[in-house]
Amino acid sequence: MSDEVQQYSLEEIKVHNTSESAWCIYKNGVYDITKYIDEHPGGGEQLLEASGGDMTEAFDDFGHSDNALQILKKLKIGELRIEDRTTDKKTEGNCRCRKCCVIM
Ligand code: HEM
Repeated sequence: MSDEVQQYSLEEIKVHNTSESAWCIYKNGVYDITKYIDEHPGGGEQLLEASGGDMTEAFDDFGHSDNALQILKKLKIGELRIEDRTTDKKTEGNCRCRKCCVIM
């Protein structure tokens, strides 16, 4: 069995932008937030708007609590594939990206 983290492309993530299936990217991690839409204290609309894309800024700009981050972490399904990552966003913990993690 492989313990490699599932990698998703931006194209794959983009189509998951409805209440039937809502995925989002947070710091290069990919999250299936479908089940959380109805539970979000800030409303489902906010989540739906951010789904299908990167919601790192929207999430951080609000200044969510550690609890919110814990909820998010539990919804993780994989990571954005390395080719689609941008330089300024590191995944939490173990980023293996060659763009943002300069190998000295
Ligand atoms: C899946 C991702 C998200 C999770 C797990 C999440 C979780 C939470 C939680 C637990 C709270 C309660 C306060 C706190 O603990 O910080 C909250 C409040 C809030 N969130 Fe999120 N959030 C997410 C994404 C977003 C996004 C993308 C936005 C949009 C811009 C947003 C906007 C807000 C707002 C405005 C509140 C305040 C609601 C109020 O107190 O009236 N959230 N969120």
